[in-house]
Amino acid sequence: MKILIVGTGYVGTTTGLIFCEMGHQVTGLDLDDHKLQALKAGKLYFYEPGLEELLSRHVAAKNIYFTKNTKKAVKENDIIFICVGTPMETDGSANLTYVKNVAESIGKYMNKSKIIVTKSTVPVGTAELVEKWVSGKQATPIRFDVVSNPEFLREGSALQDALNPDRIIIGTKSEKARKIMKELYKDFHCPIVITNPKASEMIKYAANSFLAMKISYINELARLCDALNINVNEVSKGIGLDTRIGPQFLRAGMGYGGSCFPKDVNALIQTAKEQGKPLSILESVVKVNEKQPIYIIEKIKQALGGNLINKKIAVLGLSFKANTDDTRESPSLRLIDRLLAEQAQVKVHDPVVKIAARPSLVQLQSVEETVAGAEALVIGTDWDEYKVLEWVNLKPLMAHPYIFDGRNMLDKRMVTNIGFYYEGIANH
Ligand SMILES: NC(=O)c1ccc[n+]([C@@H]2O[C@H](COP(=O)([O-])OP(=O)(O)OC[C@H]3O[C@@H](n4cnc5c(N)ncnc54)[C@H](O)[C@@H]3O)[C@@H](O)[C@H]2O)c1
Ligand SMILES: O=c1ccn([C@@H]2O[C@H](COP(=O)(O)OP(=O)(O)O[C@H]3O[C@H](CO)[C@@H](O)[C@H](O)[C@H]3O)[C@@H](O)[C@H]2O)c(=O)[nH]1
Repeated sequence: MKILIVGTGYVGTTTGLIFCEMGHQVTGLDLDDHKLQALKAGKLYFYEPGLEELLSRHVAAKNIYFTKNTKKAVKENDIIFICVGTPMETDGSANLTYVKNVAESIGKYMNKSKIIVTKSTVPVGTAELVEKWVSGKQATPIRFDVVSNPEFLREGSALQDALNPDRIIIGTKSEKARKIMKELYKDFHCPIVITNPKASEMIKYAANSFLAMKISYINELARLCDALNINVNEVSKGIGLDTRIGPQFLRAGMGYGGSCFPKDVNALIQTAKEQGKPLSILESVVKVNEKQPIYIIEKIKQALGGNLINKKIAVLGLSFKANTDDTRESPSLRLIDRLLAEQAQVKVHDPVVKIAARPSLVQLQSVEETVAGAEALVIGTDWDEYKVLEWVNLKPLMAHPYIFDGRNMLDKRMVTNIGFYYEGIANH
């Protein structure tokens, strides 16, 4: 099948390459010249393990080509996947401008029947809007079918997630589209849930919100565990072994970040408000999450005598989680903003992310330079390489051997044996 992917970001690029692997011919459409230039050369412009190898292979084999020619791309392809961003508005709702632009272009340039699939995360009712936007731009009516097919991949493991999904959700009212979508996904060994577009759209938000809820639950519980001198990791393990609860997304830390959970939880809250059915549980999930990076700041302040004025703090990790260069809604960046607001002098390190220097903020190449002279060190992102640092060599470089582990990732016994003062999130 000839597939068009509109929006070659994290989701679009991964999805396109997965379809190449399944033997389809793929076109990647984007409007960003810088991204297109890299992709055409078989180079990934973002950090995602394993993906570049696939990209260079399929570009070389001409299984995928990239373009910014919307008209030609729409005309030439039968199935169109919308993978553009749906960022958060100031009121928390999802901004559908990019989806609308794409839908209108499809309507304008459509020359024959198409299947239009929304992979972007969009609020309940968007499939109906897409239908309206497409038909509103058609010069003469041409049949098309709309499908909601949300994506569940995670950054950092996008390839593995997209190749081995837990399930595939297909929401459509069209029998023809249903058949084509099932054919498209025939080589995937997972349950395929066929439903209507609204339920499909809700499944995506409900899944992300549920996972965010698990994280806020364990983070708030961690604060109580701290007060009671209990190791929250043991609690996570103990409850996670109950198959009704499950072990995943129970790692206490600095709160959830990224381009999805914060915006998607807020968008669902907004949908619920519009319906007059507020989701008070999710409103609490957001509140707990907002406080979590500040929680560790309070610990640092306490250890350093009550304030952070001119205190030298080293922060290891900038991305919202390990194995990605994405810093959208990164808890580590929120922590850094707060440290700067409290007038600390901050030095930072990250294996892949580069940020611009600001007054009192400098990024260093090595961990050694970053921690030199620091009065406290904070683990902001759970990069594996921080786990295996030679802590014994880092300690003499620091002014105070204080570690604040925002990700509960270090072996507490090991670092305290070396002589560090260690505090995690209820990591007793
Ligand atoms: N990032 C993830 O892990 C993830 C996972 C599942 C779902 N999602 C959802 O998927 C969607 C895309 O997310 P992303 O992280 O890949 O976004 P992204 O910002 O990385 O990529 C979106 C791309 O769309 C392009 N674009 C915008 N308007 C366009 C147009 N009119 N024509 C062609 N290209 C256009 C942009 O230039 C950009 O390259 C969002 O709705 C997101 O919530 C993201
Ligand atoms: O036990 C945990 C698990 C995760 N996190 C944090 O939660 C955030 C999100 O992590 P993760 O879900 O691994 O990353 P994303 O790439 O944002 O993926 C989520 O968002 C995507 C976009 O919608 C979905 O497709 C995925 O299924 C969903 O997991 C990160 O800040 C993590 O550090 C924790 O604090 N504790």
